[in-house]
Amino acid sequence: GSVVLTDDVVNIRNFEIGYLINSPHTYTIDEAIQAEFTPAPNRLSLPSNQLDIWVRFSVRNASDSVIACNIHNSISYFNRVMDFYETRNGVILDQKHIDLFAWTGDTKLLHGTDSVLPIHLNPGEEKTYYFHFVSPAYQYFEYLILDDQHTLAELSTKNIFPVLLVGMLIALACFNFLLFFSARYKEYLYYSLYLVSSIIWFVFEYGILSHYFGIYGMRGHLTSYGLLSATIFLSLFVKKVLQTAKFYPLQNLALNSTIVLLVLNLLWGVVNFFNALDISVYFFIYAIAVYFWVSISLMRQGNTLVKYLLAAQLFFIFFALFGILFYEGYLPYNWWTRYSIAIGVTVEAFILAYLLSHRIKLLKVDLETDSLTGAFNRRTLFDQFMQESKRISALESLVFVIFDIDQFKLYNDTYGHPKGDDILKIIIHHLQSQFPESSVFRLGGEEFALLFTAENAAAAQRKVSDIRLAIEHLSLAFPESRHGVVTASFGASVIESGRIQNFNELYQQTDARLYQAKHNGRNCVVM
Ligand SMILES: Nc1nc2c(ncn2[C@@H]2O[C@H](COP(=O)(O)OP(=O)(O)OP(=O)(O)O)[C@@H](O)[C@H]2O)c(=O)[nH]1
Repeated sequence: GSVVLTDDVVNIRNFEIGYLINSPHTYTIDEAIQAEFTPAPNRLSLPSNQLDIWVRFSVRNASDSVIACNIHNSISYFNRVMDFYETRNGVILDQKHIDLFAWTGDTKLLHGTDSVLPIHLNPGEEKTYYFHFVSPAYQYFEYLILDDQHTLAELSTKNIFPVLLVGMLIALACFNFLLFFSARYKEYLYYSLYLVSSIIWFVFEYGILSHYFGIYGMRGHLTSYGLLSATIFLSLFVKKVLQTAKFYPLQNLALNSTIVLLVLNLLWGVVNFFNALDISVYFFIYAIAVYFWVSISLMRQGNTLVKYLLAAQLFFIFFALFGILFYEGYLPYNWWTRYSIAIGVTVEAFILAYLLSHRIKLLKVDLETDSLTGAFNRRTLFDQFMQESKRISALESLVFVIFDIDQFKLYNDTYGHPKGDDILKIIIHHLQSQFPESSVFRLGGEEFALLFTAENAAAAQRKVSDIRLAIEHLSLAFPESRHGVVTASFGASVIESGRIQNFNELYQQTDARLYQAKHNGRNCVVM
């Protein structure tokens, strides 16, 4: 069948074509005119070993006036060479040739991503068009038949979706580069370079470079390196963010192996670019397998960050699978299949961005707590004191306590520093679990503070005594000390509601009471 034009408004987007694989036999145009073509829709993807093909379709003017319109090949920018033949009854009327790599021939037919071939049909006339094209990497194409007005609209609204994705990724890359610039955490740098690499691949793959910058041929295809470097930077990012070099030597080794293989693949690209691109698929699959294994093994070890990495990978694989099957010709050409890898990369990028922002939260916890005991650190004391003193009701008092482990120097000297560390951990964990309503702060060394509310001074007194006893009743053996077990001395102050004190004065007063408690013989409370 042929495409039938009945009107001078032409906007034909779905029709049947025929295609012919130009390998192993290379058809001349005369042979192609005689050959059998396989029917197919006007949008088609073919397996990646079918790079040299002929496409044919006929157009008939069924109206009674002359029709002028244009045949678009929308994915022209991706090709190496293209030939067009206009024929009528097996006779060649016109022919054009474009070599995109050498940049010779009728290059003026290229308008951004599309090649636009103007055609004229007299009333009742039928012409058959033959298109021969060779792609260096994948074979997918789309033909449209449009009048001038629709051609203009098609060319001016093209590529909006990939431009939108690229815009988002550029913003994300800039933001993360700024984070690196100010915080000097390398993971932000790797993440932004991973984004930049993905962007470099995007811009030619989805026609942006050709459409906006007139870039075709080898210069454009070189952007495929972006896919390789994106994976290298992703491995570096994963290494850094999970700190594998420090904590997980085996996983670190596996991630290093992906980097080495991809760098070798990149170098092979200098020798044989398109072959390097072909084999890179295997390295991507290997890298993805490594990310999976690293994610799952770290998750088993209780790493909380890694689930985001796993989610990012799962989303990426889901979308990339569509893309790969499309590029290999197993899935039809449609919006989803064409853009699925781009969507996959973007979704992955956003999940990784979430991972980074979630980690900021974890870093904040790190910043506020003492790593040995898990108590809040001194930095947070003033803020929490101000917060609590604003929060307490008229019926409550705020209690501020400083306590210090007794004769701790002797304990360290007798049992060693590591055993001393254990004592600090045991005491603080015990207090945190027995008195969850009070906040524990490590002021430094073996000196700690407590902040809690109490109904009145008497209740406060009872509670501080309970805490002192709780430590004593842990019965941590210390026969060299006065009480035979580890004990602590306490200085405490009660702030009645509405009588907010200067914090420094409060601190000094409480510290003096602690000193008094030490003086009174230790293992006691001075309020
Ligand atoms: N194991 C361990 N020891 C620490 C830590 N920080 C400080 N110390 C030790 O705590 C001891 C504090 O000693 P001092 O300030 O002389 O007081 P003390 O021996 O506890 O005597 P009193 O406070 O008078 O009961 C020193 O020996 C420090 O080395 C720590 O993080 N771990």
